[in-house]
Amino acid sequence: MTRFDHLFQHGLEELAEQGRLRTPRSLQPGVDGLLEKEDGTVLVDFSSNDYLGLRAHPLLRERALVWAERYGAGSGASRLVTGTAPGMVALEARLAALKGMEAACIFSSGWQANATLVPALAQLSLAATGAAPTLIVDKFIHASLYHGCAAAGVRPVRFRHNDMEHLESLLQKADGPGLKIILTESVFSMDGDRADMAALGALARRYGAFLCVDEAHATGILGADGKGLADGQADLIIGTFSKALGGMGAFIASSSPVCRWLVNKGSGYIYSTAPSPLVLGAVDAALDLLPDLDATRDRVAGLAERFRQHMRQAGLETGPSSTQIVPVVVGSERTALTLSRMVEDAGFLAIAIRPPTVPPGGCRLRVVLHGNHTEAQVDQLAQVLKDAVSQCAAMGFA
Ligand SMILES: Cc1ncc(COP(=O)(O)O)c(C=O)c1O
Repeated sequence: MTRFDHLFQHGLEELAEQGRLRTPRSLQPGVDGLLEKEDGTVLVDFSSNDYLGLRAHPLLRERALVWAERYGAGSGASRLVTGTAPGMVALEARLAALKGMEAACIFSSGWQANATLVPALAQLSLAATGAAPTLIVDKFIHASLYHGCAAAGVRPVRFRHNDMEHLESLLQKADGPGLKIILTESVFSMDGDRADMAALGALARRYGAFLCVDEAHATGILGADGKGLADGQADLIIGTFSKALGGMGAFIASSSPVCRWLVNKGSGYIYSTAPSPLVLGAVDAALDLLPDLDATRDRVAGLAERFRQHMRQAGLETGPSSTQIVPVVVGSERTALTLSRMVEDAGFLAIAIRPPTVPPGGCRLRVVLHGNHTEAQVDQLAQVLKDAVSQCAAMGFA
């Protein structure tokens, strides 16, 4: 107990009143992507980002143990002290090759990579031009990139989501001496839609802007061999191990000078212990598997389209989704939470996503398709959801 608990209690009560209180709960991962609740009930996971079902793959588990045997369970220090094992250097070269870049640096999480990247780029702008950069960002970029902007002390200029005309008009107006930097994603995590990479690349080249693309939700699952969508267009790519690659951590791939700058100026690289060899071993195994997973990637795409069709036929809103992430947008917190609970009662985990993760009024069930789902499971979820929506409508929910 602290002397300040009443203040925290009050804040929590306010969140609960708004339907925005969040509480982690224990779920035991089982076979084929199933999850077991504490009461023993089993749920089909339609929420995690384990798109290829790799997190429990035997090869990843085995390689994790091999790397732990070889390098230890922890890294012992920051990369620049004693945290850079030979396997990690080789892994960085493999990641750079995956993204068609010269070099890569590994971070402990995607959040950390993004929060580190933006201040490091801002320092480069200051060093090179004497002025802060103009950060031009898609309105829907991940919270960690916004955090990076705040840590850099630069207020970003936002373009309307995926609106290339708006981006161009902002690039035209950006006439300060600092670097122009575009921050966006190739696949957006809450809508499952894609950016127009060719258009972004062309604009970045035309206006001399440095294009950074977060490929957290494309790496491993989209593009040839799972290399993502930013191929050849971006100056810098962020990829995560935490989604399709079944592990945790992240990397930034770019040219050698850019990566060397991050090694020297990236706060989350310099002042944080290097990621665990265990996890990096698993990632190394995932990279071995990626080229042979075309059939799984096609299956996931097919299942996602099947689910979207079900939703469209029922008149439900899936927005611009064209990937393995399919939002079912329902509006209010109350509706999203009720639907999620009803779906869970029928054996499916489809978590309600609420503000601030999505804009007010845009609450949704974020349905995520995986390689280990069956068509029957997708059809069942769709039916359960349609029935639940009808029941909510009958109860007069907005
Ligand atoms: C687009 C995007 N970037 C970065 C991250 C953060 O990655 P991590 O979970 O590895 O911290 C996420 C995670 O949800 C994300 O959706």
